[in-house]
Amino acid sequence: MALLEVKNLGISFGGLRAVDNLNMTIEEGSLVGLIGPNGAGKTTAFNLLTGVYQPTDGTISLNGEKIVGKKPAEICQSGIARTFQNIRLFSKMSVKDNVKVALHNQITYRLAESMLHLPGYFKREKEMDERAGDILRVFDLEQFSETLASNLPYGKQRKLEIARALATNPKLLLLDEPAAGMNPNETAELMETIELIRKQFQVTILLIEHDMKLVAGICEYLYVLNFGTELANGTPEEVLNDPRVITAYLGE
Ligand SMILES: Nc1ncnc2c1ncn2[C@@H]1O[C@H](COP(=O)(O)OP(=O)(O)OP(=O)(O)O)[C@@H](O)[C@H]1O
Repeated sequence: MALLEVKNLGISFGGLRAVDNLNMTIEEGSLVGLIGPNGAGKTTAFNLLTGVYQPTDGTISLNGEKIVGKKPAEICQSGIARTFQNIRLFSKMSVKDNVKVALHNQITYRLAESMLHLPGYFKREKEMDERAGDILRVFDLEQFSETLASNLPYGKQRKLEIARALATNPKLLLLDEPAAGMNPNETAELMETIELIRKQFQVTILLIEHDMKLVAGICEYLYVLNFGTELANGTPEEVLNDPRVITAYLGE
């Protein structure tokens, strides 16, 4: 069984068919790209997968469980985490606290325990501190633990966003244009980070990206959207040499 199965997925905004008849099968452990010209419906597809929008038609299954109709927080609990095209960090919180907020979502405190600061509370806080440290170490951000998120350089803020998404312990990680606004060095570093986290966290990754060097460099399989519909899918080599795909991009 595939980790994610999307069938005939569609959504209309008034008269606009932003996503139409999208089908995707994502195997566990894979690293897949979702590409296409501006306005093709990629971010809308992510919003459908994460419950931000409810589809007009179609089904989405995660590990065989239907997730259409669930709220974003429930879908996150089911195992899908995401990052956004525009960075959304808690800018006035430290790097470590940004990760701990996500970890808190995973742990249910007993109310009395946390309000009265009983021993169990401190034990769990300590565990979370350690876990946040572990995650930051993987991203080479540990030395910035106490830095305010807004004071991090741009490339590191992007990394922190991914770190925070991973702290929710997802099965599927959705990255919306992770290399946007990065310089070539930062992009190269990001590619290494993505490959590393896939191994270390055993997470399946679906990413939206316009940087074809990144897409061709790390994705194993690609889906191409154009005007909301699927234009092509296949290996990067197949897809990026497909005349229909080249024409769609040239038409931008
Ligand atoms: N909430 C909404 N209401 C109305 N139209 C919307 C809404 N969200 C997206 N759209 C429209 O749906 C289409 C697809 O947009 P979407 O942002 O998904 O494209 P995209 O492929 O992510 O583009 P880009 O690469 O530029 O980020 C666009 O025409 C957009 O204007």
